[in-house]
Amino acid sequence: MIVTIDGVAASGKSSVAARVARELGVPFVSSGLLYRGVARLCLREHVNPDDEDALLDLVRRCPLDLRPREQGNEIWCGHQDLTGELHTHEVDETVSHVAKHPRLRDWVNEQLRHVQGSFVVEGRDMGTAVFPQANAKFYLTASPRVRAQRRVQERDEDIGEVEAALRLRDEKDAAQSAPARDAVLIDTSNLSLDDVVANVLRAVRA
Ligand SMILES: Nc1ncnc2c1ncn2[C@@H]1O[C@H](COP(=O)(O)OP(=O)(O)O)[C@@H](O)[C@H]1O
Ligand SMILES: Nc1ccn([C@H]2C[C@H](O)[C@@H](COP(=O)(O)OP(=O)(O)O)O2)c(=O)n1
Repeated sequence: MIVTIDGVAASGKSSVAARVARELGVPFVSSGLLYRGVARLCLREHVNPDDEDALLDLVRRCPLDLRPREQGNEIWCGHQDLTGELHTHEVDETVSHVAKHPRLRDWVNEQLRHVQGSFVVEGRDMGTAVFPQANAKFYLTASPRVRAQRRVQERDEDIGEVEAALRLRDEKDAAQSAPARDAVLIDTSNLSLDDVVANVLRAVRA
C-alpha cells in the first residue's frame, strides 16, 4: 500500500505523514529532504543552483542517500549525516531553484521509486508524477498566515517575513504542486494535527 501526502510548505505534510505511517506500521518518506540535501550541497560546494548540469554532476560526485526512519528521515552524503542542516533559511532560499530542474527531478524520483513495500510518502508531486498508482492520496493546504504561525513556532524569525517567504516559495514551487485529481483535499488551517491525522486514517481505512 502507498499513501501520498502532498501539499504546500508548513501545511503539515511531514508531521501527518509520520503519525499516519506510525499508526499503519509502515515507513514514511520525505521527498523534500532530497531536494533540501541537494540545496545544502550547493551551498557547501558553491554550486550555482540554477545550473542543472552542475547539479547533476554534484549528485554524481556526492550521491545522497535518503534513509526512512521511524523517528524521521535521514539524508546522508557518503559517511556524513546532513539531516540536521536541511531546515535553514539558506536552504529554504536555495531549494526552489534546485527543484525547478526537470532532470534533477527525474533523479530524485528515481531515488524514490527504489522504496519497496508499503509506505507513506510526502512532498508536492507524489500523487501525480511519482506514485500515481497510490492507494490513497491527500493534499494538505492552510492559509499562509497559519502556516507562518506554525513555522515561527519552530524558528525564531519575524512572522511577516516568514509569511512572505512562504508565499514566494508557493509561487516558485507551483509548477510541481498541483493536487492529484483523485486526492482528498484537506485545509488544515483550523484543524488540529490530531484531527488531520484522524481524517487521513479514516479515509485510508475506509
Ligand atoms: N494541523 C496542525 N495544527 C497545528 N500545528 C500543525 C498542524 N500540522 C502541522 N503542524 C505543525 O506545524 C509545523 C510544520 O509542520 P510540518 O509537518 O513540518 O509541515 P510541512 O511538512 O508541510 O512543511 C510543525 O511544527 C507541526 O508540528
Ligand atoms: N516532491 C517534492 C518535494 C519538495 N519539493 C520542493 C518544494 C520545496 O520548496 C522544497 C522543500 O520541500 P519540503 O517538503 O522539504 O519542505 P516544505 O514542506 O516546503 O517546508 O522542495 C518539490 O519540488 N517536490
